[in-house]
Amino acid sequence: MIIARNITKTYKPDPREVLSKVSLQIDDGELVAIVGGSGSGKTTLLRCLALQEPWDSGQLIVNGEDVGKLGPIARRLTRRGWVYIEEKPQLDVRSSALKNVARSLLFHSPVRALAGLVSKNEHMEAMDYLERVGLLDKAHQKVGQLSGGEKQRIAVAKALIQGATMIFADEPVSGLDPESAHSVMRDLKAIGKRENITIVTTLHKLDFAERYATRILGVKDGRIALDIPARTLTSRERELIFS
Ligand SMILES: Nc1ncnc2c1ncn2[C@@H]1O[C@H](COP(=O)(O)OP(=O)(O)OP(=O)(O)O)[C@@H](O)[C@H]1O
Repeated sequence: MIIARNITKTYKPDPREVLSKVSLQIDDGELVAIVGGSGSGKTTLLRCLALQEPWDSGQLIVNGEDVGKLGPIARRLTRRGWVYIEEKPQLDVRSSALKNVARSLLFHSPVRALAGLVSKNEHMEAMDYLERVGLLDKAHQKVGQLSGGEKQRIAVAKALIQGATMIFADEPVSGLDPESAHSVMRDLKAIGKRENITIVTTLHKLDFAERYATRILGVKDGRIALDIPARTLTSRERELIFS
C-alpha cells in the first residue's frame, strides 16, 4: 500500500509547484489510472510515487514505512519488486524478444548479462513469460522489428520475469493504434489480476481509464481534482480535470 500525504514538488530553479499537496492512497491489487491534461503533472506524480524522483515536502508511506526517513539501502529494499516502464521501453532493439526477456533474469549477474550468457533453462523460462503476454510467436524476432504494442508487452514480460509486485507505467499506450492500445491495456489488466500485481499508469485517454482501471486519479495543475472508482465520468467530473 502506498500513501502520499501533501506531496509537493518543484523543478528548481523554477519556483512553480508541479505537484501541490497531493494526498492519495493506492491499495494492493488496484489498477490506478492517473489522467489529466498535458503538463498537469501526471508523469511527475508517477515518478514520485515510484521513488524515481525526489519531492520537496510531504510524506510517502509504503507498507507502513515513511520513505523520506529511510536511507538509500532501505529505500532500495522498499522498491524491491517495483518496475517502472517508460513511455518508450528501453529494450535492446538488435536482439530477439526472447533474449531481451531472458536477460532480465541476469540482473544480479551483470557480467553474464553483458556477455549475453543465458542458460537453456533461462531461455525456457523466458519463453514461458513471452507466452503469458501473447508473444510466443515473436520470440525469435528482433525487437527493432516489432510494433510499439509488442514492445510494451516485452517490457511487461521483463517485469513479470523479475517477479514484479508493482508496475508503474508511463503512458503505455501513447502512439499505439487503437487496436494495439486496447490489447496492451487488456493484457495489463488481466496480468495484474492474475499475478496480483498493483499497477499505476498515466493515461492520456480518459476512455481507456474508464474502461480498464479500477480507480481514476484526475490531476489538474498539480493537484488531485478527482479520486474515484473507475467508471464513465460525468461531464461535470470531466470538467474538474480538463477544463
Ligand atoms: N525534468 C524537468 N525539469 C523541469 N520541468 C519539468 C521536468 N519534468 C517536467 N517538468 C514540467 O513539469 C510540468 C508537469 O510535467 P509532467 O511531465 O509531469 O506532466 P504530464 O501531465 O505528464 O504531461 P504530458 O501529458 O504532456 O506528458 C510541466 O510543466 C513540465 O514542463
